[in-house]
Amino acid sequence: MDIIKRNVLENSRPTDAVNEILEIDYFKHYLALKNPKQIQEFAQHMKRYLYMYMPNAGYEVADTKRYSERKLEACLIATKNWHVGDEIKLLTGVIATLDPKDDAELKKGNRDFSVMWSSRKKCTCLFLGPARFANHDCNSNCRFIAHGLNSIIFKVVKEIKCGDEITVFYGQHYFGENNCECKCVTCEKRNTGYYTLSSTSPPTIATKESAVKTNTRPTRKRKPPASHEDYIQTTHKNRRSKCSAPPISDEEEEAEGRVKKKLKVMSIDFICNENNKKETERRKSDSALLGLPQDTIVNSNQLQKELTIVVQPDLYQSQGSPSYSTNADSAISLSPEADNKEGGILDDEDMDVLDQFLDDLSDLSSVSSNMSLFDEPVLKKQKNHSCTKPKKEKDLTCIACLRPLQNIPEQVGPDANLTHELATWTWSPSAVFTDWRPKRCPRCERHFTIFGQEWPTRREKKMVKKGRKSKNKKSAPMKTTATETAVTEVVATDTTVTNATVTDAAVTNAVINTAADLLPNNQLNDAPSELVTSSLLSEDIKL
Ligand SMILES: C[S@@+](CC[C@H](N)C(=O)[O-])C[C@H]1O[C@@H](n2cnc3c(N)ncnc32)[C@H](O)[C@@H]1O
Repeated sequence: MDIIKRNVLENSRPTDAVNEILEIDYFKHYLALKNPKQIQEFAQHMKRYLYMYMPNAGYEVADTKRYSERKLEACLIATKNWHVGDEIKLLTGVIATLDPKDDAELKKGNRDFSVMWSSRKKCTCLFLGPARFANHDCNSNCRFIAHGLNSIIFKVVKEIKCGDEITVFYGQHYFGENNCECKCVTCEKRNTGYYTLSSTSPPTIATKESAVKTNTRPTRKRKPPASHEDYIQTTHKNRRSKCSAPPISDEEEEAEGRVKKKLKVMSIDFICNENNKKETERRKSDSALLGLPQDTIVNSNQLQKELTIVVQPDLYQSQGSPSYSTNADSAISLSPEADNKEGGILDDEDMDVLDQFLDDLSDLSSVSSNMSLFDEPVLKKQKNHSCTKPKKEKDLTCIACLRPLQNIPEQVGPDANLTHELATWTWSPSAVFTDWRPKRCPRCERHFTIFGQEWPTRREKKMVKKGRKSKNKKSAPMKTTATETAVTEVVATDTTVTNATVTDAAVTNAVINTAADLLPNNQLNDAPSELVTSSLLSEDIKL
């Protein structure tokens, strides 16, 4: 974390961070047998993940219970206001093609990745990078747009407020016919998708019969529409029992499984020229594609402009963490530019275009909250907090986002025992012995640990060098310990981001190992230890 803090948070130089990280023995060892091209790809991909720590990234990877009752899933949350037409350039994804051998290998490994069928490339692909954590909304606030041959960034199509979930539109039938299983906020508001209500009046005999015939599922009682913010705070219980709807039956469970196993279609607009016709075409193509053999799905006109991918995210569901490796990197076609790179892993040229963007920190002015730890109101709150009797847990609110601090362990991760311990350690080692109460929700604690400022502020802070006074008198040193940092990072990556991609594994393993050293009782024994080699990606991002 120190490397990231120094290079990315403070100096906006992800390239320097990558170069430093690659000097760590762990990565040296991992890359020892890779060729220069592979090393460069690895470095580029690591950089994609480091962008999320940039002061002006404008988003974070967070967790949500919206999309699954059984486990936390990852989501993208805006940490500033975004406006229609903006491009979220530091939120990127990559399509990495897999050759049949790698494909078979992945299936064997049974891993959970965003696996897609690319109609343009006519092969299976992995969707990697932070962009893969974008969830679907039927009235999404963003669209994927192409950036080069394989890269994707986000274009804002609806105003996004700080704290909103960043969403995209996967396709008209991705979650079953007409997205009948979609759990997005829009469906919740509109009573569509998963939230479709059958008649609220008691069913007559006739309607009961017809329900049986048409295999209608039981009425779903709906709770008031909730924003992402509300959602992660309130869905600590099984949502059906919370809504006092009947518990999920075996048949329903099975039916849901069947729907999930159906081929899923995700359309990514590979649009260099956006227009309305495209949207219509895309939706048409989605419906036409359902159920068709994969290689019949391409319309040659569309091919020029759009990549339609069939996604089977359940194809490679993880079962434990089998250790294996693939040589998927060999299947990736590098851009000629990248092929021609010689010498060092990354050079300054790589960053020229990006630097221009990154140096423009005016973006920060649009961060909606300027609250910092050292701002008066927060200090006041903290004072009050420490000298008054702890309130009842239900009365406590997060000092950063003011959301209620309830059911904290359940907000952190799916494994109650592990995450409770992690949560405890993340917040305070003395918590076990005192009447200690958390000050922040896990998200804000994580943010504070990493950025040293209250969520969502990421003002740039320069390190105070020995013998030199800081120009910014207000800035103060980070107040977190190495243990806190490491543990928080593990919570963020391993537990929260449940479907971590292969490179996540490689990049975060270093952090996990550090954390394991620092944690008592080997709490992280279950952390994945293998490095998966299929993560290397094809294209440099030119921002
Ligand atoms: C590309 S991933 C998005 C990131 C994902 N939440 C994760 O943690 O990896 C797509 C998966 O997210 C979930 N998802 C996204 N949007 C959804 C929606 N509107 N309704 C239900 N599930 C959704 C589904 O499990 C889907 O297969």
